[in-house]
Amino acid sequence: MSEDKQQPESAAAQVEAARRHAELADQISRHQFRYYVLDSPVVTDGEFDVLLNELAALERDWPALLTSNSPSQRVGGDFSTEFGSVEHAERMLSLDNAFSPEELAAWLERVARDAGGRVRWLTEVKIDGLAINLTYRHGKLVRAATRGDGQTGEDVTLNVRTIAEIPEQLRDDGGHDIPELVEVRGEIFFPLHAFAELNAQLVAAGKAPFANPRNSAAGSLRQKDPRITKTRKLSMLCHGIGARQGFEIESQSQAYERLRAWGLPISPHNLVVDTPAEVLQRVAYWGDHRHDVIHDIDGLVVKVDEIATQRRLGSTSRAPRWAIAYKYPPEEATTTLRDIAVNVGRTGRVTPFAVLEPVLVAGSTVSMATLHNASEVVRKGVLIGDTVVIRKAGDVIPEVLGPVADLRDGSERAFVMPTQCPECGTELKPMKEGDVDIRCPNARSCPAQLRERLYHLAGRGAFDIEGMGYEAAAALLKAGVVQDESDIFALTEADLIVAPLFRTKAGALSATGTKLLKNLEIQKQQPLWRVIVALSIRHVGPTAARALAQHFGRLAPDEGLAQLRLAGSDRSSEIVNGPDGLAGTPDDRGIAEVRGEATELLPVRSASIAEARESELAAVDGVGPTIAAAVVEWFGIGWHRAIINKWAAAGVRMQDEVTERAEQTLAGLSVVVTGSLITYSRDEAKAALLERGAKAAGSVSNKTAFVVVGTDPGSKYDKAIALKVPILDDAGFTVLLKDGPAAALKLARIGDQEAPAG
Ligand SMILES: NC(=O)c1ccc[n+]([C@@H]2O[C@H](COP(=O)([O-])OP(=O)(O)OC[C@H]3O[C@@H](n4cnc5c(N)ncnc54)[C@H](O)[C@@H]3O)[C@@H](O)[C@H]2O)c1
Ligand SMILES: [Zn+2]
Repeated sequence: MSEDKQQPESAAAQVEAARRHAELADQISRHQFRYYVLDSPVVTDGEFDVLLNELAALERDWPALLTSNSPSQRVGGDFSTEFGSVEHAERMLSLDNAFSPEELAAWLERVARDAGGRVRWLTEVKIDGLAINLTYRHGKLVRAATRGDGQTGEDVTLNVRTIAEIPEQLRDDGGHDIPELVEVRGEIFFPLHAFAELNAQLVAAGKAPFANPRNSAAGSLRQKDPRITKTRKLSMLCHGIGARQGFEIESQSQAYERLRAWGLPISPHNLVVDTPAEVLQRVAYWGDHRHDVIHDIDGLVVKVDEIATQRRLGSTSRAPRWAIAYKYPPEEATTTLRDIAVNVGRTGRVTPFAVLEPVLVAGSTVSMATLHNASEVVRKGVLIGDTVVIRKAGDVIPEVLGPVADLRDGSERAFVMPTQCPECGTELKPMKEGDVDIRCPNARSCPAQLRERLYHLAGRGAFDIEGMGYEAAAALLKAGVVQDESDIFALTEADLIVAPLFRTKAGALSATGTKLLKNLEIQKQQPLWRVIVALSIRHVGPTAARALAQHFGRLAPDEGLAQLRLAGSDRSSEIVNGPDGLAGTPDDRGIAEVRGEATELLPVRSASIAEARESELAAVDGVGPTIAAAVVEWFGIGWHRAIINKWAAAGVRMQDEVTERAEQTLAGLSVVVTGSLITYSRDEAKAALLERGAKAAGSVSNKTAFVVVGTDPGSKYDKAIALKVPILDDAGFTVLLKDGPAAALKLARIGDQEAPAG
């Protein structure tokens, strides 16, 4: 091992190792005090673990440094004297760690060998909270204590009694199985959604927010006044058993089943697997899904499931030998918040973002993080100059979790949201009263917004125009050759040459410029939904754009939008008398009458999206009221309509091929298919309905127009009878598709009555 290092010539190295060891031990115990006693650490867990690992490495190299009171040999740290102290009936341990799959694989192999037989592995997510020991005597909760140093913890019984998930009395489900004594171990944690809420409340009350959910859980539990704990939304999950009398178990997973039956909370994510390969699969799975649960996960815990084997393997002074925590790479780091700047987005939304001292986290250097909006800055309680905890989770944009308030020196200052657009100087304001976001109202020509819109319009999800990225968009704006996006498809060689980016030294069109002109020409023919995406209508992404394109097939009437007066709510009345804007058909009324309901008149499809009424847009599957309102609002603005006219004049596609469109005979009808049909598969039936404008609904309500019933129908059939929804068989369905609702109605059976002969 380290024989050579202890030779006389390395005496200097030994002295240096001892000095560093003492320094680390001191730092570590100070961090432990802040973490365990004050619930207010100043470094992240990842940063703390680096110190602890360095200490352990020194002890490996210089075994003389390893003493029994080294932090590497102890559980946790000090505990406070604010609470009464409690001896645990059985010691509470920590866990050893593995930081790589190789390390874990080696551990699994060694333990299996030491266990001397086949081992079943219990895998559990590692809940990032604080350990708790619940003592139940004859089923009654008599004491709750923190882990403390493992032997002695703090008495937090009164506080724990305020946590709803923790039963005061174990449920005896009929048997005689409530033991005389059982120590139930688990983790108290703060659900993530409640963490954000709590911090906002603390800031509003003028108090320092918590840096992360784990600290908020510890801080909330360890309140002197249990009434405060009661207001915090703490939760708990069990992950172990301590001392017990009258409770015989063979495996830990089996013990969990018993605890669950008694009413104790058990994680739904525990799983017993048979092989090391499966354990590693679980590690990989939870690595990808660590943000899919309601609490923070900092690792995966692997345990030998069988109690007899656990006992045989025993434990060290600090941790059991039969369990290990696989730790995921830290996603948090602390750094300095240098400034808060604002960005103006495509829709004019002004969003503050954090300018950070660059820091390495989760494998990449982070120097900026989102802050969403001004009230978020206030809610998080961060000040410019603060040390902040940032998190970078997977591919998600880095975020600021909160400040390390204890490191403030008084020089920090609050962020003030600018009142004018940093790019065009226009006064910023909320779009509607009560909006949290403020915007630059200069939508048409604010350079920031226009640049973003051009970039979006040329993006993969829209026209997909190669050669028009940020740089090109900025160059066109700077050269003044586009006033807004309406000019894009009319750009000529003469226009492009004005911008240095598109000009050769000799003053001719550069290769970049040639390419851009060519791509603009080709991409005009993109399908309609892409054109719709390119318009930057609020809330309209690819899904809504496809739904709109599929339903209407056409963006605007052929004659253009110039004459069409489109203004807000007046619009629907105008459109009714528009090109083919009939408000309803006799057939539609027929159905309403037969069904004895005052159904509103069912609309017929308008000729184009621009002409559609808001209610008609909202009724399109995949659109809905918010998007419908945004579409109507968008078309209500003059320069928006000019974009469409100019694009159309430049040859941009305004309609999809219409040949394959079936007549919309079932527009707006909701039809449910249940059981198996003879003439159509389920998917074919659904497609046939959608093609004709109907909605293929999943459940029956009194809005359902027809229920089509095949063989072996389910409960939907009974519901249709109860609600007197017209029921069609195979033949009736064929008629519905071929001849429309009125004809089908004649064949329908309604309620208990027999189907009319026909
Ligand atoms: N930031 C700081 O200043 C600071 C200071 C001290 C400690 N810490 C952090 O605290 C942790 C060390 O504390 P530790 O000794 O509690 O070790 P640990 O958190 O690595 O592992 C042991 C604990 O995991 C918990 N746990 C969660 N889910 C579990 C499950 N399914 N099964 C079993 N146990 C489960 C238990 O409470 C157990 O006590 C490290 O993450 C360290 O970074 C941070
Ligand atoms: Zn602006």
